[in-house]
Amino acid sequence: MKLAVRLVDIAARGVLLHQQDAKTLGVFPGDRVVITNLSTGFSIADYVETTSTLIKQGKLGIYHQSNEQLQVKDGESVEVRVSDRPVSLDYIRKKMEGERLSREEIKMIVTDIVHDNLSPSEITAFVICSYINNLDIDEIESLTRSMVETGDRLEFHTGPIVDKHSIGGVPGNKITFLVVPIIAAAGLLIPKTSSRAITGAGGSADLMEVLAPVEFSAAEVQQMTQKAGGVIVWGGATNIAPADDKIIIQEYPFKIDQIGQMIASVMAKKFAVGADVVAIDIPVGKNCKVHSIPEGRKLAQSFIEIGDRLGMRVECALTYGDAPVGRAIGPALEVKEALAILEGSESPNSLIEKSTEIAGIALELAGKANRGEGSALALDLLKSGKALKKMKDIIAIQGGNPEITSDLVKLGEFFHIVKAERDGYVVDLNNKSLITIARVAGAPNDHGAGLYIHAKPGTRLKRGDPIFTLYAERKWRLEKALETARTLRPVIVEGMLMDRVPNQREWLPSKQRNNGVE
Ligand SMILES: O=P(O)(O)OC[C@H]1O[C@H](OP(=O)(O)O)[C@H](O)[C@@H]1O
Ligand SMILES: O=c1cc[nH]c(=O)[nH]1
Repeated sequence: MKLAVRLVDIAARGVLLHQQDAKTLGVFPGDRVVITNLSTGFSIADYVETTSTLIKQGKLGIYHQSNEQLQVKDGESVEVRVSDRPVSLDYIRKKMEGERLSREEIKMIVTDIVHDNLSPSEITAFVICSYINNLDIDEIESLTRSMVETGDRLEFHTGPIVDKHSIGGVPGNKITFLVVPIIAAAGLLIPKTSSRAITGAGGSADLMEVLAPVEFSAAEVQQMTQKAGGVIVWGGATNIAPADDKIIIQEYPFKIDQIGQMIASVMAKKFAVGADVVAIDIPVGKNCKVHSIPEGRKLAQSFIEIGDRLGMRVECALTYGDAPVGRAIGPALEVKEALAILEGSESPNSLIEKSTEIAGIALELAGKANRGEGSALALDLLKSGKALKKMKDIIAIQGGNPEITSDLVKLGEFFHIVKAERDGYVVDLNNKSLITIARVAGAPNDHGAGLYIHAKPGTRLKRGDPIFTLYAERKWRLEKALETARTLRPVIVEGMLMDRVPNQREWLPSKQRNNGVE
């Protein structure tokens, strides 16, 4: 069937058919058609949406990303025919039924994800069935290798190449902003690619965007790393393991991070940048992705096993995850806190200690320090100001302003201080609730949104003392986040009296109730 093109300015893939034309072709929403540019002979396959109002009969709406490949003009004629459905849908279905997938089947799914042959809902189906039925270690290896093989790779001619990664899940985990410059200050190369937030209120890529651009090609990442010693870039823009971000986007709304996919996501990024040694941070806590030490050890063994199979030396650290790392949650707040430490601030200690421990493991793996001496070297590189200098080099090479200081980082202009309603101690912080509140306030997309915790567990508070300050870039978001905070009550302050249950019933003195008879 020949149809006239109408370009539709929607930044996605897909085509829009009038319902009558869809009926004539015999396709339903979600089916695929092959569209051929009659001038060039070039064809693409795309999935169909139908309408009875937006497109007239005889026309074909083509979305922006599809036309980036097809290159047709408004009004031009194209040939449209029914296409076969991708065979990878059968493999996704196989996983839904709890079966194991082979290397070839996983490669086909990943290839179709990378080439946009699967719709977002089909990728979601793959994520969810892997979440429910799990991936075994061979499937994880296949997924990791397929993610690497379908993208670009870096090849350094010096070594060792060092990398670190956190599995995330704990709010305020801005350690990348200390670990990367510390490693680079030790004279090592660390081409760090990060994802955006998955379950949290700010991934490292979101945070780095406060300081500098994060979208680069693989070749640029390699050149910048060679010059500055390190980078902190968004993996989703590099074509390094390009399937990764397409999968992560489908996880974000559900706040899930399927374990097998997570291992593949992390290890594919490490393998593709040519890492020789890798330190992995596994936060453990009741509201984290990993809830117990035994569970953390099991996950660590899987990371180590995949590292062995791919030729990378991996060590994992199980880290305290019951409370946020440091006090700041949300991109600008976290960057401000990390920069202050690079500039010489001695608090918050949780952030300094965690960062130097993880950097220490990497320095030991890379042979820069003896076993057990890495964290002291890392602390030295931090205190000497060498890590700050490296961070400035990294900001500059990525096109940011290296003169930025922690004082100059701009926070959301609307803020509200949440205060203690009673005297007592902070006995608990709920990580998940803190993340939800920061997201409602606008994080991670509004960089200035988030929250700053004044009182961490164990702090004694008097009525009226600040517990946390909530920041937003838009007033309505601040109000919505406050409402959420009132419902979720993310910080529990208790004294000896844990609660008082009021008697709501109407009260009369006993004399009146009994008609004057006592
Ligand atoms: O907490 P959530 O959002 O689930 O985890 C996502 C974050 O964790 C990792 O951190 P890094 O790259 O090691 O700094 C990811 O790359 C991402 O930035
Ligand atoms: O990079 C990351 C980090 C955590 N989980 C993932 O899936 N990828």
